[in-house]
Amino acid sequence: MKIFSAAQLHEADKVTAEKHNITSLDLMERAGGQIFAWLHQRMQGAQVPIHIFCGIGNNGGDGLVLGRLLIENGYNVTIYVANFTDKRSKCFLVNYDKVKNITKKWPILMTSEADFPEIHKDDIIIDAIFGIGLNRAPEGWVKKLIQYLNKNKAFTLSIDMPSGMYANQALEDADAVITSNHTLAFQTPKFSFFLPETARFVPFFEVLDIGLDPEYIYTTEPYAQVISKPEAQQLYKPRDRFSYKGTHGHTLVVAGSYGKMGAAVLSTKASLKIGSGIVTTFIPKVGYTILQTSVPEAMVLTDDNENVLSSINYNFNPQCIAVGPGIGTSEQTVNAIKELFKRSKSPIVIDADGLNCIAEDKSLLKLIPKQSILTPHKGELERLIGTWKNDYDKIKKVKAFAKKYEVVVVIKETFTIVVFEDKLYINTSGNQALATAGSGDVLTGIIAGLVSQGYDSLLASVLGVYLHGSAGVLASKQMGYEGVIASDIIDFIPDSYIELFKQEQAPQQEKTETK
Ligand SMILES: NC(=O)C1=CN([C@@H]2O[C@H](COP(=O)(O)OP(=O)(O)OC[C@H]3O[C@@H](n4cnc5c(N)ncnc54)[C@H](O)[C@@H]3O)[C@@H](O)[C@H]2O)[C@@H](O)CC1
Ligand SMILES: [K+]
Repeated sequence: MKIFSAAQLHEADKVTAEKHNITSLDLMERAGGQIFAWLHQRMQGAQVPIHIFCGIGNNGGDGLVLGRLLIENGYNVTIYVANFTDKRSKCFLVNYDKVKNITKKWPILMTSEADFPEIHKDDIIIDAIFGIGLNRAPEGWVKKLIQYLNKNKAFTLSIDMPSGMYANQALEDADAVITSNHTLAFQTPKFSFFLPETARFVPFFEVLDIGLDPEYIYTTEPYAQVISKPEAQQLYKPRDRFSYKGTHGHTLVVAGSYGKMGAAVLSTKASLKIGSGIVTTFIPKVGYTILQTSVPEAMVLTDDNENVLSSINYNFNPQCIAVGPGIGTSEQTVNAIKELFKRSKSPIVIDADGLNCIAEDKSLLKLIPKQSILTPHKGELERLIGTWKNDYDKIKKVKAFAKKYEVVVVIKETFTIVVFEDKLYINTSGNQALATAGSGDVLTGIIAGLVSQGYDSLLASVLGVYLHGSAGVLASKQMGYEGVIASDIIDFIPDSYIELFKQEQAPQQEKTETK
């Protein structure tokens, strides 16, 4: 699914109105109507008090439409307007009047803290204060209102986005954002929903299609893309019936050191399980028996050094090389990696200590083969690109880095983001089961195994991250979050492929007994 920026959404709004001969007011009616339908389906007329807090822009206008529809359908609603300025939007004003015409009274105007109403924790709060039009951090009594609503503990439904957050800009004041329980976003999720500093304000969201111009949506280059099952499906390349192991590529895994041979085992197994036709693993001598017994399917080459990598020699052309898991950062290993970078013609998936070796000796950076893939977690990324001011600064720096060295960067987070040139792909598979030792080693093996099978570096990264996440989810369904270890993620790689094409089962109709 495409993610658009606030500016693109405003543009889409304009294009839709022009091309489809509908007004912004119609669009607002549609948007408010969709929120109403969502609530009505769940509440079925229940008389739970609903408090709608509207701003004075079009987000507030959506809140007014919702309020009017709820009142017309007999719900127990109070509408408040946070009247922080007189510059109300046109569509807001029209709907403001409509509320008056129906209820015969104006919504309650709030102009200071003294106007904050009492809210019971079992009530419902609708947050329609700010949407994509936020242009500065909320302050004064409006900030206090946001904090008051957050303290309240009542279920909070945000319209379009939690108020106080920007759609695609860094957060200015984390104490001035609605922590929503559920967000109903129009047409597209917002990029901030997926970033570490802001995702906590949006624990659950759904996207409502308000019918913005399909051509605009289809042809416009998005701000970012969300990868879930339908997108991942399209990336899959079917296997040829007449293929043989050579067709599926030869992966070289360069990994392990004394005490960390498990990392080499995990990456090796993962690249085999994801479908690499042949895997050779290059390790320090100490790991020979471990590798040969743990993964009989792999071939093993050993370094002259007993405990760490010192010189990586092989006499074949792998389609992809995975480097880093468990290798340490000793001087001889850094040098060995440098020579490997110089020699390799294939893309390299660089993870863990492979990245730390680069941080040790920055001259390695310009030797990284083009189209290589770097898979840092937060600490590793910081050692590579330095610190960042906020999530958006981080993305900007990673884009610059990816462009400069012509590589793909996989920023490992709750929502892992794959960065290539100016493109951003946000992964949505996965859960907390993946936060376990060796999980990254498995991902490295998966991505390398996909490159070996002919996926280009970007597709291998995007699909690999998706399948890795999906395998973790499937494992956790049987083992719980805590019970999943990295080997289990590997065991569920086959299921992650099968799951990719599994049709969702329609809920079974209850059978009525017939005599
Ligand atoms: N495609 C679209 O763009 C659609 C947009 N709709 C709604 O319209 C919203 C965007 O509406 P607007 O652009 O009017 O913007 P908002 O309703 O988000 O509010 C912006 C208003 O608040 C003011 N403001 C911004 N930051 C402030 C701050 N910190 N303190 C005080 N005042 C501040 C602005 O000057 C402006 O008047 C969307 O989020 C969505 O809810 C829907 O009605 C349907 C269609
Ligand atoms: K909102």
